[in-house]
Amino acid sequence: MLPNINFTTTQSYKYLTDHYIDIVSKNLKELFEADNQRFEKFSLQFDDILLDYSKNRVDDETVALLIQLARECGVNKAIEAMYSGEKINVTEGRPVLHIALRNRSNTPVYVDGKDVMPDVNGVLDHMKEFSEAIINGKWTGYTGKAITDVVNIGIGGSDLGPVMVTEALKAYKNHLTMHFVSNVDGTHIVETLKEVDPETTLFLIASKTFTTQETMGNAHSARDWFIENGGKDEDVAKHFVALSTNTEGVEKFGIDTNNMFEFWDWVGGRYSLWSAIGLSISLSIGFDNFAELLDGAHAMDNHFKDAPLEQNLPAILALIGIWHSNFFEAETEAILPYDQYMHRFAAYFQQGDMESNGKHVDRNGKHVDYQTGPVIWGEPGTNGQHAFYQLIHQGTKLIPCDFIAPAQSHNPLGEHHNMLLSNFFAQTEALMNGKTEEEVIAELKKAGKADEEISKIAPFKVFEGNRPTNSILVKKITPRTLGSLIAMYEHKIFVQGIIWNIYSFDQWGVELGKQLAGKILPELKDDKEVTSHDSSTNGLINQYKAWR
Ligand SMILES: O=P(O)(O)OC[C@H]1O[C@@H](O)[C@H](O)[C@@H](O)[C@@H]1O
Repeated sequence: MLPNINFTTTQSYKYLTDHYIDIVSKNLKELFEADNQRFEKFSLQFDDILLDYSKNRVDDETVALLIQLARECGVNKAIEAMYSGEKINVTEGRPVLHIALRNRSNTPVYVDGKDVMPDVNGVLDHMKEFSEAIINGKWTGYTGKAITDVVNIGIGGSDLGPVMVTEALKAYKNHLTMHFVSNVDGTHIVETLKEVDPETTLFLIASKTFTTQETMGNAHSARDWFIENGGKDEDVAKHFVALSTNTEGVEKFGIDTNNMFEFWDWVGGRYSLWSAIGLSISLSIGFDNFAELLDGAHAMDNHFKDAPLEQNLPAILALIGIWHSNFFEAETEAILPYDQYMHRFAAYFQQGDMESNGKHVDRNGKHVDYQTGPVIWGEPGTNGQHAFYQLIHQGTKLIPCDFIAPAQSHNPLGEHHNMLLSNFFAQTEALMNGKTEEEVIAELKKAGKADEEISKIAPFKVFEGNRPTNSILVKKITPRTLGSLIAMYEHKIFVQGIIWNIYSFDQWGVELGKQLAGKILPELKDDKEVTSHDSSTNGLINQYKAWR
């Protein structure tokens, strides 16, 4: 059973409310001046990941109270409940066991009394064997040619994870060309099919449910294209495989279940890159690297389960986030990777975080009276600096940011990495220290500006500073480190969901739109005027019909 505690009624929350009044008037600069041990105190290292959370408005007392909050909310019990296979995804009646997919130590993990590890390992063996056959060219297409291109057709969790990881680990890529089709917009599949040859293309139909409209639509169009361009029905088996939990659906589509890579309903879609859904990753970088990714995640899983909360990276990240959301009333969080390969990392955690914790009903079915999941967004540095950092530095909103960077580049070209990292270090320093009016005036004087001009321009050049950041410096973006990083964020989201007393593993909020689209689709088939909706929806549909 998950604990069921309204965190705003705990003792620690009350203390934190008082403590907030004290800390809100403090400046980060002063906090650093007052304590030269801040970095040592408020940073943690796990393997090749260094988390520095000292540039947040926290002191010893804040951290102690936040830890107490986590304890009072039963975070440790909740971790135990997840790891022991309890059905903590209550509204869907399922356990939450993505940790089993990367349980490299193979200790038994039970679902309804049955150890799931033999099945997990069986699918991993199948993925290994299949990936190797495709990569070394032993698996051939219907004309006997080796596969050159892989098209993953999936959406949401069946797309974002594979895209993010294959991009982040591009330095480990082999000769296969990867394509990802997600959008139901015909443009996506049409443009992709222009780039590939039916004789040498493998389609992965990735869908947990095998019912998702977008994926099924794209999969059918891909199969039609394959048949129209020379393939025969009996050739489909060589070019189409399924990654799914739904055997019946896969059979119905016409994919041989021997070419199905299975996973299970205890894997949430947005936590599924570790499952058969990761086949595109294993094809793109080889199974051994995929296994390294799993190893890294497993190492983080063990850390999360065993490390005391004070030294627990996911727990600390979660608590800092709660401090910002529920006390400073910050509404968003930016994820800013200073690594071009990581350019889809923020997009990936938009689903990971927002679909998990974007909930306004608590575990008692009651409307919460506090903020839950933040809006997650971000772009790689330094691009973001030249776009939206203006608002982070001088806007009216508080935007806590996670800055992520590798110490070693996969492409050490001249001074590029030093230039990149100088920006990574400079931004968090600038956000913390800001620039005072006196500093601005002194600078302008030095530049020889007249007093009148100085007094006019100075206010616009002032930076308040005191803006919170976490810095996550890793040695290098390897499969192992990336696995640990992703797992760190997954568990952060878990801890926050526990403290907010919400269910993080369902996603009912995506259903209504699907339901309504299902009703509207038949109305679009003819040219009759539509009157069944409100005047706005009717007006838009009828104009669409007039223009199409
Ligand atoms: O893998 P499936 O079943 O096609 O689902 C894809 C996505 O479908 C969305 O509707 C869900 O909100 C996501 O969680 C999910 O990842």
